[in-house]
This record gives sequence, C-alpha cells and structure tokens, in this order.
Amino acid sequence: MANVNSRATDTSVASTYPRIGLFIDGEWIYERPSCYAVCNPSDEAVLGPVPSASQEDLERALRAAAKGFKVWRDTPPTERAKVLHNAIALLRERVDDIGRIITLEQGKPYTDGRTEVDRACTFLEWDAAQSLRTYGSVLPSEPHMQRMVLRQPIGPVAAFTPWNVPISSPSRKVSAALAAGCSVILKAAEETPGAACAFVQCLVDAGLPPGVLNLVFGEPARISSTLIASPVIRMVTLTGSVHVGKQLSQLAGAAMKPVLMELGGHAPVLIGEGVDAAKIAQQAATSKMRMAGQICASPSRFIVHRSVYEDFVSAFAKIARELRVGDGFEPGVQMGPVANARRLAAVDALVQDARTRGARVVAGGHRIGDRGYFYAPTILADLPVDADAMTTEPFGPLAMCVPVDSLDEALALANSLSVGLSAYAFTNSLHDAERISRELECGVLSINHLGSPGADAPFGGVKDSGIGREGGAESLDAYLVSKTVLQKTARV
Ligand SMILES: NC(=O)C1=CN([C@@H]2O[C@H](COP(=O)(O)OP(=O)(O)OC[C@H]3O[C@@H](n4cnc5c(N)ncnc54)[C@H](O)[C@@H]3O)[C@@H](O)[C@H]2O)C=CC1
Ligand SMILES: O=Cc1ccc(S(=O)(=O)O)cc1
Repeated sequence: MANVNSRATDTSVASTYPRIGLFIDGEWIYERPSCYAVCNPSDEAVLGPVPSASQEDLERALRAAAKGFKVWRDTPPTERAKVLHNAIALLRERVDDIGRIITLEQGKPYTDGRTEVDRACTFLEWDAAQSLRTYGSVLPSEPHMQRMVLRQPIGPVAAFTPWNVPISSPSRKVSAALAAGCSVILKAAEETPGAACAFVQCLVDAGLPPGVLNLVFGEPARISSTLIASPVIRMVTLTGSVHVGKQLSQLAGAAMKPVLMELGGHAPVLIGEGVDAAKIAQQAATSKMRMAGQICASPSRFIVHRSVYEDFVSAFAKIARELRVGDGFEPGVQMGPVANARRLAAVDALVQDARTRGARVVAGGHRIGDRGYFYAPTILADLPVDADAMTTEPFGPLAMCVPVDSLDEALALANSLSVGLSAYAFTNSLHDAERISRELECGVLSINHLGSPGADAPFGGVKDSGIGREGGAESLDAYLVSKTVLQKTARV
C-alpha cells in the first residue's frame, strides 16, 4: 500500500531555503511591508517570506523593462545567445542547489527537481540557437525598389508562470523572449518563488544587462491588471489554469495585445484491443503519478477497449498501490505531496463525487497522514461520463478508467470536453493510429508511449487549452513581429 515514509530525510540535501526577493532594474529587493509565506508541502513548515510588490514596484519594473528593451533589442543576436549559453552553464553548475529548492517548495522528488533544471537548460539551448535564425525575407521587386520583411522583437513581455514547474516554465518563456530580443517582467508563482529567483540569478550572473529581466511576486490579479494595461507591455504569456487564462486574455484583448496561453487539459488515453495491457499499465502508473499528477499533460482519462479493460485496470491499480509516496528528499520516493491544501481538497472532492455516483475506487481514494499534503495514488473505474472527475482536470494523483466498445465511442468521449492539450493512444492498428491522429482534438498526440515533446517540437493546446505554441521551429514567433519595409532606391 502507498504510504508516507518516515521523515528520515537527508539533511545535507534538505538544508536552508534561500532569501526571496523581487528583482527590478538589476536590484534585489527583499523587504516589503506586505509578504506571503512559502510552505513546504511535505510538512507544511514555513520556509520563508515572499515580498509582495507594491504599485510603485510595478511602475518601476515597467520603466526598467522599457529601458531594458532598448538595450537588449540592439544587442547583436550572437551576444544574446552567448548570455543564454552562460546561463545554461551556471544552471548546470548549480543544479544540486536548485533541485533542492524545487523539492523544498514544490514537493516533487529531488531527482525530478534536478531533471526539471535540465529541461530548463534545453529550452535556453534551443532558443539561443533560434535567436540566430530570426530570418526575415526579401520580396521580389521591380528595379529601384527593395521590399523586405524584418522580424523584430515585439517589445517588453509580461510572463506569468505556475507552481508545478517552477523553473522549466519560467525558462520556456524567458528564454524565447530574450532570444527574440524582448525584455521581460516575470510574475512567477508565489507558491514556488525560490526556483524563479535562482533562475533569474543565473541569467544575471551570465551577463544580462539591468532592466532586461525583472521578477515580481504579489497579489496576482493586481499585478496582471497593472502590467497588462500598461502601454509598456506589448505581449502577454501565461502557463496556468483555463480560468486565469481567460481573464488575462480578456485584459490583453481590451489593450489590443497578443497572447500566448498554455492552459489546462484533461488528457485522454485511448487503449485499443489486442494490446499488452499490463505493459501499458506500468507506463501509465509512472506517467500519471509523476509530479503527483500536477502537470497539464498528465494522462487522466483512460478510455479502454472492453476486451482489455479489466486486465488494464487491475494491473494499473496494483502498480499504483505499490508506489512509494513521501518527502521528496527521501531516497526511493516516487511521488511527493500535492502542492497545497487547496489541491488536496479538490482531488478528494472529485473522488467523493465519483464514489457517490457508483465508481469503483480500485486504488487509493484517501489522504495519507495528517501532516503534509499527501494523497494516495488513486485509480477510479467505471465512472459515469458526467462524473466531475471525467470533466474537470484533476491536477492530482488521480486517474479515471472507463470501458468502450469501439473507436467511434472512444473518440467521441475523448473529444467531448472543451479542452484539448495532450492526448495519448495505444494501438497496433495502423489504420486506427491514422484515424486517431486525424480526429483527436488536441495539440500534442503521443502514440504507443506516454512521452511529451522537448524543446525542439511545438507544445500547446486547442480549444480552451490555449492559444499559440511554445518550442519547436516556431518558438520565437510569439515574441517577434514582422515589419514590411518598402524602399525606393532612386535619389529623392
Ligand atoms: N497548465 C498548468 O501548468 C497549470 C494549471 N493549473 C490549473 O489551475 C487549477 C487551479 O490551480 P490553483 O493553484 O489552485 O489556483 P489558481 O488558478 O488560483 O492559481 C494558479 C496560479 O495562477 C496565478 N494566478 C491566479 N490568478 C491570477 C491572476 N488574476 N493574474 C495572474 N496570475 C494569477 C497564481 O499566482 C497561481 O500561481 C489547477 O487545478 C489546474 O487545473 C494550475 C497550475 C499550473
Ligand atoms: O503543466 C503544464 C506544463 C508543464 C511543463 C511545461 S514546460 O514545457 O516545462 O514549460 C509547460 C506546462
């Protein structure tokens, strides 16, 4: 059975937590009258205060970003790329410390925290290379006329990042913005500020000029409304919930600013007939419970052909029950806590709703212990399709299994929600794989595995899951604008 293991953590790893500051115009600011507390989700201990930005701080950050933009847009792309490469070297050098900060404030196993730092580096690496390829074009023209399209940085960016991936998401956005020549005001999650501070420090130590990257924390709604309304900000990007994504998109629309929104999902996993159900169950348990299910690409709705359904459900449940749950610093722990009491309550509410509607709870279904936000890896089977857990992104260690009799039925159920981010399918039929690729409404589809794209492929959603793409050949597109220049070359 899943259990919270003893708290015999390695104290040499889980040592002190850094001081959290705002970073504005090249200066760290630690003292502010209003502060938040950062908590360790594994034991609910307070790690330290987070200063909350005042209106004057936000105004200063805006002035700094405007000034920083002028400096950075005129910095040669090769110099910009060099700064990003320096930052990668520093992140790699500091991976032990940053991984420790991530586990302290977010709860994920220490190895996962370190892996996330590595992922952050891959975005910087990719975008540094892309910064050298922001090619414009020369259009065919008559004599004495030159027609060109220049690709220019859009301007200062307001970037909002979540607590579940506290360094890779800031890296995704900041690396692309900086590579394109933009300055940034980053509002990182108040729940996990330490990783964002460490990331900013690496870029500063790498040689980023003052004002180009600014970091703020505070009241999220006040910060977003102030920044988005300011004429300084020219583009808005968020990774977060659909609800907040719609709010920020409305603010941006009112101010005529483009958005890049990477929002929630509720990923379907279509499992066809004739597959090895036990083998897929093993992959499913590992992938589902990674980061305690708190990731937008997490496989959630297992839509399984009836012929392999019982084999799949029983294997999945058995593996889930055996997972080691506990403090992320404890060796061998496979799953940490959920992020906060809010998530614990939300996950439990989905389970209780499913229970009352007749679902089978084949693994978990309860909190573990009374200190720390641990929830048992939970597998629900035979839910009605309108159960809350089938329609609301669980963002927790919770998987739903339902049987179907045909691919038609599977596709209809998979496409029945307003979100469409990641999706997965297991099939030995080329015909079905082709149809699924064509008909499944999603931004990313993985067939016969549960992996997600890295820096070199576009990531993002359809429908309510977002607008635009991060990564891939188009990774800088959202941060660039085309300027058409029509130039007569005859003397005037
Ligand atoms: N796509 C993703 O990576 C994420 C998705 N979510 C989704 O959001 C749901 C709720 O998450 P919670 O943390 O409980 O709540 P939440 O949606 O209130 O907060 C999530 C984050 O958004 C920020 N935020 C909230 N309101 C904002 C505003 N008006 N302007 C700017 N930033 C704002 C907060 O600072 C926080 O870091 C989850 O169940 C999950 O479905 C949450 C985090 C990440
Ligand atoms: O949970 C959503 C999520 C997770 C990771 C990333 S990133 O690719 O590391 O930026 C984005 C969104």
